[in-house]
Amino acid sequence: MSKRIPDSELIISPQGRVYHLNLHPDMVAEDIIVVGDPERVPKISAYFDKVEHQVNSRELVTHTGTIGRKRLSVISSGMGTDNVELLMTELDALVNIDFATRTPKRKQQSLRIYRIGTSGCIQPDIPIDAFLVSTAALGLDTLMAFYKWEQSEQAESASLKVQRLLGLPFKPYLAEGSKELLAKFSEEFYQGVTVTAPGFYAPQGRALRKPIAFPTLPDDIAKIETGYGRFTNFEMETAGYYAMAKILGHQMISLNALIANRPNGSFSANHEATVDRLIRKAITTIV
Ligand SMILES: O=P(O)(O)O[C@H]1O[C@H](CO)[C@@H](O)[C@H]1O
Ligand SMILES: O=c1cc[nH]c(=O)[nH]1
Repeated sequence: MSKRIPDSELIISPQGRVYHLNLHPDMVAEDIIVVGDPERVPKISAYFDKVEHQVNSRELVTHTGTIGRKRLSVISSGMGTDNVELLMTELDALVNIDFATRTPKRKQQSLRIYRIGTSGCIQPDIPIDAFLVSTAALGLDTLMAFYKWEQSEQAESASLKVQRLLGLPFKPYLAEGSKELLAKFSEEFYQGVTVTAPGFYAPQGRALRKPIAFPTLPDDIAKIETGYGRFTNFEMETAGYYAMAKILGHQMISLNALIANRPNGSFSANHEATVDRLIRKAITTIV
């Protein structure tokens, strides 16, 4: 018998809901769309035939419902991999821990999780408003240093190469998306390795008023070859999702609407329309 997880480590409300998501195990589907922006959640559930549950908890907004016979949840994380860590851990707890005994279930469930998010492209030849599916992601944040997690030899050598060529004072991490889910998103999507940054400005090489440590970061990283394919875009969650999904045994894929092109200095004329197109494309593929 596994040890009971203490009340302080897995926090469950008297109503049987997990702490941050404020969800009960019955409230999540096996197919889950994750987004950064809480206001994107109702825009996605507007395409559902029926919405069963709507829960707001800080930036974590969840709508669960159905399209035809397919049950789907859409959940917002807010920005950054720190939010991704608690979202993925609590989602996993909802399906893989028995809340009554506070012990892991004998049979583990694997969720299918799809990120729909915006992103800035670092390759000049990829057009603005294009879609890109992340084959893998490089994390410039420290999240994975807190897990006992071994990268593959290839990922380790790619991380070390990026660290050396950019002169970073820390080693990034690299994790791949689900090959099974990637195969579903081949049409209409560019493919590339996504760079996940712990911020929108300096960590993505943007300088407004003050000098930054890596001002040529987008160009420098766009030129690095690691054997995983070229680095194509910056955003703030994918590497955390991919690494957490790998550790917890879930399938994960990240779909990006490329609303900025950094080398060209351009920004989408209608980013909301691009995101809506990506939502419709993703839903059609998932359902
Ligand atoms: O459009 P979302 O999903 O929020 O994703 C991207 O946009 C935010 C930054 O503007 C970050 O969260 C980044 O990952
Ligand atoms: O450039 C961009 C655009 C969207 N999201 C990001 O994190 N970076």
